[in-house]
Amino acid sequence: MTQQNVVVCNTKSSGDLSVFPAASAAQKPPVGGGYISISRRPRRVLKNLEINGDNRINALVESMRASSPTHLMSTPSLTEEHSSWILRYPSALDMFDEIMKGSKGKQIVMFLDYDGTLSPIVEDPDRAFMSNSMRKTVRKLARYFPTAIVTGRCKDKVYNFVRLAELYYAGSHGMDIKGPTRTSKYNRDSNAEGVLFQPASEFLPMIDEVYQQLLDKTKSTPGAKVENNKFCVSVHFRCVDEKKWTELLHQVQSVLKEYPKLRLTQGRKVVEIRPTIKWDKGKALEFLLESLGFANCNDVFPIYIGDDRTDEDAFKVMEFLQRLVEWKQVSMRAR
Ligand SMILES: O=P(O)(O)OC[C@H]1O[C@H](O[C@H]2O[C@H](CO)[C@@H](O)[C@H](O)[C@H]2O)[C@H](O)[C@@H](O)[C@@H]1O
Repeated sequence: MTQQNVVVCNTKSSGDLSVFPAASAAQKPPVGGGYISISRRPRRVLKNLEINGDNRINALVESMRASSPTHLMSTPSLTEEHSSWILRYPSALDMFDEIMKGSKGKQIVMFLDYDGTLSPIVEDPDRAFMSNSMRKTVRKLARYFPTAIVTGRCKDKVYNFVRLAELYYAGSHGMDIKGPTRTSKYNRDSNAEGVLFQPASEFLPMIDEVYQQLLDKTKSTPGAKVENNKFCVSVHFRCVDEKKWTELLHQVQSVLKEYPKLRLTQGRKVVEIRPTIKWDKGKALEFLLESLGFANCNDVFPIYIGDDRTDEDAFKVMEFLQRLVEWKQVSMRAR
């Protein structure tokens, strides 16, 4: 995977403890199992991303700055915060043996985020290519375990990057799910090829409309990029001068205020506009496990690897981190 800190998350509590520990267990876990979250740094919680008023915009700018700082290690207070976070939330790589033991006798199912996990973060979202060696690794993984890519990207776009027909793809934050087009030992007997799920299809015309408006509205901001991800739209801040971030958010706000059925979420130097339906990467993960025949099953061990704020939606449906923290405590006591 690309360069990150690695954290294993735990079922029943919440996901990426870099943001919120057990407190955010809004959803019930589908199954027991292990989930690996990859997180680069501690992030500040921004509870409500509804974009009304200047306070919200300021909070969003601040949160976005913290979520993808350019020179993290040169900021003393962040370094301190980061170290204390690393101490509290252990690395999955250090706990590899425990994870292997935990997965014994269970079917591992792999869920992989794309940007920042399989591909490096780059300035141009259209050029976030995955390396051949990463492709080889994912291909190998899929030979052993059912494997899904779960991404905010449009499904077809991520497929063009990954180009592995044996995988499941959940694009648009899980709102566009498709099973493998090539059979493997894991989907030979199931109706996996039939898996196709688009819970937000009624929003397609609205998303297209908003995409066009955002293109128009943001064209005066140098470096701003609007990306149509089919069931959601991303507005990229990465190449915009930080001094212009507030202005750009005001532009987004001015479009979004006409669309109460859409909401705003935040990623790494990006805001994403998506339908208000109760569907996210976590729901996609549950849906895929169910499609694979693992609903309410104890002998499945799902692993989720992701690096971004929206991956926390998937981490929320798991309880593995707690176990990892316990393992860490035991191993520290033993020293
Ligand atoms: O769920 P993900 O697969 O992590 O997708 C989230 C967003 O990823 C992409 O943006 C991010 O990566 C870009 C390329 O490295 C980078 O330029 C950008 O700053 C990052 O936020 C994608 O372009 C977005 O549409 C996704 O929403």
